[in-house]
Amino acid sequence: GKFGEFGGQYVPEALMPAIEELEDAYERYVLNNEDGFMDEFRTRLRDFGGRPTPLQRADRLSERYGREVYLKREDLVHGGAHKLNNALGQVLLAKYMGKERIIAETGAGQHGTATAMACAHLDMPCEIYMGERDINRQRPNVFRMKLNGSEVNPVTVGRGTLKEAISETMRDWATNVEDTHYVIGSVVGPHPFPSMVRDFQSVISEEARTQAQEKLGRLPDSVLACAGGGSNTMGAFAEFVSDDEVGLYAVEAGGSTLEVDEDAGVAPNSASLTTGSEGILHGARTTILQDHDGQIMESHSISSGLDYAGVGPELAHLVDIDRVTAVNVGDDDALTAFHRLSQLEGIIPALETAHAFGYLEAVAGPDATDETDALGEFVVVNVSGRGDKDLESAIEETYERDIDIAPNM
Ligand SMILES: C[C@@H](c1c[nH]c2ccccc12)[C@H](N)C(=O)O
Repeated sequence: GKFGEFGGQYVPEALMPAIEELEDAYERYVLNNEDGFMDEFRTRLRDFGGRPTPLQRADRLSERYGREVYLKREDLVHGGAHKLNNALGQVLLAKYMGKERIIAETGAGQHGTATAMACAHLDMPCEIYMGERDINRQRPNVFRMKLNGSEVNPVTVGRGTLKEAISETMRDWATNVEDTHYVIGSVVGPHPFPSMVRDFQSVISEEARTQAQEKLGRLPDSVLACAGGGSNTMGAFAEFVSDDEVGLYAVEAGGSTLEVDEDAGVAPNSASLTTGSEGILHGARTTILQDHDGQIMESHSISSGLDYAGVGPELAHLVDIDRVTAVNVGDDDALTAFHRLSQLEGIIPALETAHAFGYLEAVAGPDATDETDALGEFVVVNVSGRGDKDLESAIEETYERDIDIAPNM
């Protein structure tokens, strides 16, 4: 369960029985397809989730950037984001394990929503832990979770955000592991969570790799994906990691600035791969935004889905060995990219997703600021989610900042 010096199982003794039971189930059902688990997972991903998603040529972006730009449309997965790939896999696994109750954490509400949908689909009771502060700023997603029949447990400890929600959910899991499975929301946490979530999300790059060869007769020169916890990132990269000729770019949230004042306790970004340092978070050794006393700093991003002070240990490892290039895009450029994709391609991306398009513009756009144009002739961008959930906040932010917008807005 190690990725170089990253990963591992840094958990309290009380959690080890749950971890060991899950490790056994992961190996039997996910790695060895015992009882046809992976066959049922793929069938339900197709019939309920709507897979495979298209690898679509972005004609106007291809013209703008003078190269072949293709979009992997995870925004078309049921629920509007790649999140269902992982939630469906883990809830189905819980059924195969004989569990009767599902718990999960959420911050932005996307993972909570995907888990609630999967639980309704598979007839499993579900409780979502969500920070009080996040409940207040993500009301549509709270409504969706309840509509799908899930309970939402407010988390009031600490800052009442994602970090505390994860810790509270792990505490519940340690107490109720007999009948409960914890559906974690990204490639984070103690082994086997990062590997298992990556395996469920790897359907993204599995499809994209085949589709690239069908459409262009070759592998892409580069794959771009935004990176919060890293689940869509690892899903988009997994099947390309062994193809050395394919460049892999993880685009983090640069927030308002990359300058981190360690005494402030609050980082103005969520670029842990770029400005973080090695530490332990939520049971794994990875790179995190921490102050000089090792206290986890509060992160910031205009997009709540990228707003996390850590990152998956496998992604930290791939950056450490230079297999993945960690880059970042600030709030303003992400918001501009949100408008640009909407206007040029008729696709309103999630604010998280917009960060990947902000990087493409920075490197290949007319006023390219980033001179290292190593993206090559054939670029794939992972459209990790759609932007309906962000409309209100994105438009509000647009008017507050000096952002170029559509002529008719
Ligand atoms: C990205 C996703 C998420 C859910 N759980 C996470 C754990 C670690 C990092 C990210 C997440 C998001 N914040 C959400 O709440 O849905």
